[in-house]
Amino acid sequence: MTLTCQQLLQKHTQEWQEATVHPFLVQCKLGTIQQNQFNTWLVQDYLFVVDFTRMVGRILANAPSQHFDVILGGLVALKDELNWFKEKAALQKLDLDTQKQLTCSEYCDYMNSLAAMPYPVQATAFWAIELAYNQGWQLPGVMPEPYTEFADRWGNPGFTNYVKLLEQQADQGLQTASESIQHQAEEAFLKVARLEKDFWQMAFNAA
Ligand SMILES: Cc1ncc(CN)c(N)n1
Repeated sequence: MTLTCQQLLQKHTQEWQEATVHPFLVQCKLGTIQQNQFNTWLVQDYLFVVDFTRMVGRILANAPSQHFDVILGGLVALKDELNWFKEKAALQKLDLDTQKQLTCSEYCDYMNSLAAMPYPVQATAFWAIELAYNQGWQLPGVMPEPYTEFADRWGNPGFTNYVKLLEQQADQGLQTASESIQHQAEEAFLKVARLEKDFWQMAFNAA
């Protein structure tokens, strides 16, 4: 039987809920998140996005050419996102030339390790990583300033549409994948869910 992204979400609702609903996001919505918590997230997420961009570049190298359009669009958006992070950090006088915290390092190491995995596994992880932020920032609803633009960056309808296209590409890859590769894709989904949960907690712990 063929595995799909929707099946993964249905089978692992608890893990996915923990990846996308966290006190960090609830407190952004309430406006009660502490500056130190938010700034920790900002710097560590910039460091994450640097390695995420490298991962997407490697996925492009493995993808069938029919998938280039969506992935190249994602890379263009990441160029903008990296510059946006730098602007936000400069406004808060945050040093981006900082060490990764352990959780951020673990997540980046995992993204690097995906290089050795088959394309359907990479495409599933790519979709899950983007969906986690799309849903995570969207679920609490409209956020107050200064968090509005952060929630909007990953929660906006254009980003939702991009994530749907990533889902279609991952499903296409999974359609012809062996059972063993489908199993690896499921493991990748669960790993992303756990790392997302830990990433929110890492920033939250900075209180
Ligand atoms: C931890 C994390 N996960 C996902 C995303 C969305 N690219 C992000 N910026 N940071």
